[in-house]
Amino acid sequence: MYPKAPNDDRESLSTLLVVPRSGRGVLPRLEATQAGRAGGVAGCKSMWRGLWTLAAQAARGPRRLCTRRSSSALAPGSGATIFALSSGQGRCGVAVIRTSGPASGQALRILTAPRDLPPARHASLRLLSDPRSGEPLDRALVLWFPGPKSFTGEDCVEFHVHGGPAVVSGVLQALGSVPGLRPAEAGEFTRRAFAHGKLNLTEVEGLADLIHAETEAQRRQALRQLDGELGHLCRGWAETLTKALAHVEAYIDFGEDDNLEEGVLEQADIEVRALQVALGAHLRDARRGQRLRSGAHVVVTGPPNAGKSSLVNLLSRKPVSIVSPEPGTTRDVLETPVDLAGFPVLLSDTAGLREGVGPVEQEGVRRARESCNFLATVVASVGAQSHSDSSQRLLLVLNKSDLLSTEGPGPGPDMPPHLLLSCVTGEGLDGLLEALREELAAVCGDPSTGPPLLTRARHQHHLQGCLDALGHYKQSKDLALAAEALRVARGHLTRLTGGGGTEEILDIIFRDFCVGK
Ligand SMILES: Nc1nc2c(ncn2[C@@H]2O[C@H](COP(=O)(O)OP(=O)(O)OP(=O)(O)O)[C@@H](O)[C@H]2O)c(=O)[nH]1
Repeated sequence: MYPKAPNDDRESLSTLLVVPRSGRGVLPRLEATQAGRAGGVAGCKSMWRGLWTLAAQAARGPRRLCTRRSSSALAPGSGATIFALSSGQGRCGVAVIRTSGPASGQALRILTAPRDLPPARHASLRLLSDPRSGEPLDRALVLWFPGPKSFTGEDCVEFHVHGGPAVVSGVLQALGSVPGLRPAEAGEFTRRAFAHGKLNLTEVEGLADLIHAETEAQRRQALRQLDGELGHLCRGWAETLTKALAHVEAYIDFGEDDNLEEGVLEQADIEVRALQVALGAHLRDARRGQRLRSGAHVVVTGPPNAGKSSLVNLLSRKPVSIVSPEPGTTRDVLETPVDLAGFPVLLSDTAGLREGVGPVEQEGVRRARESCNFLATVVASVGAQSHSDSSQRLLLVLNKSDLLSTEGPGPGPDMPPHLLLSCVTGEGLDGLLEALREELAAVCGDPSTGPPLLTRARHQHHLQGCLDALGHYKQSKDLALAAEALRVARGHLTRLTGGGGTEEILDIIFRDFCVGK
């Protein structure tokens, strides 16, 4: 599994092994039939086209409209107007305090009395005072966002105040004294935005990821999801399914009628087949999006004294591990989170892989090997079918290249592909970083290009559910069962973007947010 250590005649090079690891149908059959019969045109082509359009419109649903999804999508006590500090805690130049809800305008008037509401979406300089004592609190910029054209879809106000703790707490207390206002709970602003149709669920997840993004690649991926790429894709697929369902429903209702357009079932089959291919391609992304969210794992392993700890310190730009000329210094797996070329990485230093040592070091070596085995398994799942060496993402690094000229010859021709490095002079570090970047991009995916990645197990679950249902559709001999399979498939896509029946997961998702977002 591991490349051999250099031969004796090339002893001056140390060997390091760097391992990156890494609802029911919208087209109501009964209504369709009734609509046709009521018009007295059952089976005619024009009526069929009308139904088809109806179904497509119904499936498309409202987009970016201030449409309440369901009361349970909102947190308890959601009728209240909420307020919170939306910028970070602590002393800062400017702090942003937000309100959302029907009493927002009233709160703004009370704190800036006796002024009227400022023009919508324009920054205005106002003196804020405590309504109870009339004491001035700050001279602040205020922004008035009447709903539905606001982040939450409700009336909102933003107070851009000076970021001193006394100012912030004074304004928060003043808002708390306004009737109908209460402090917001974690994620409540975003939850209201979701409930009012301002964001779909994948966009909410993208927003949460953006707030938590620590590296460039994570930020890019989150921004794409917040921009709605995945949601858009799912809506397109759901529309395809609605069309296919409309074809099958029409055949069930009017199949005996000579006037029905020919080949409707064949058309549905073609659409389903194309969708199966598209879904399959997305599901084969080897969880790259999820790995980018949670971070890849890079393990540095190799013989004792090779310079593993030196490399870990170099990559993490801090003294994580003890470096010493004595072999066997590192006796356990030491882990540190780092940003490697824009990718979030958990970097592990391991005990040197040597035999015939004491029990403590042996345990360290055992853990190092265990890490590597685990990595190999993860990496093997990235498109590779076997666990052979060639399927593993390994970078062979020969360290101490600065000693080459003085202490020995360079690597021989039988040495596998490798990189030369000197942790002392830094020579070869750029090449290693570039190689790591390529390996990590292969493991985590490149968020700047290609189709949007699936960033959560939930996405994977629903796409797989959709694909399974399409498989049932293909196998169904009975048309009614085939139609039901299409509805199930579409239900998965709907739930992925936050439609029907997702209330149970809302709490989990919104828990990721901080108060004020
Ligand atoms: N000349 C030279 N010495 C190096 C280089 N990298 C590390 N060393 C030295 O090699 C010795 C071992 O370095 P470590 O980083 O502790 O090696 P390790 O692989 O973590 O060692 P173990 O913990 O024993 O497994 C130290 O004296 C380092 O200063 C290098 O690139 N060039």
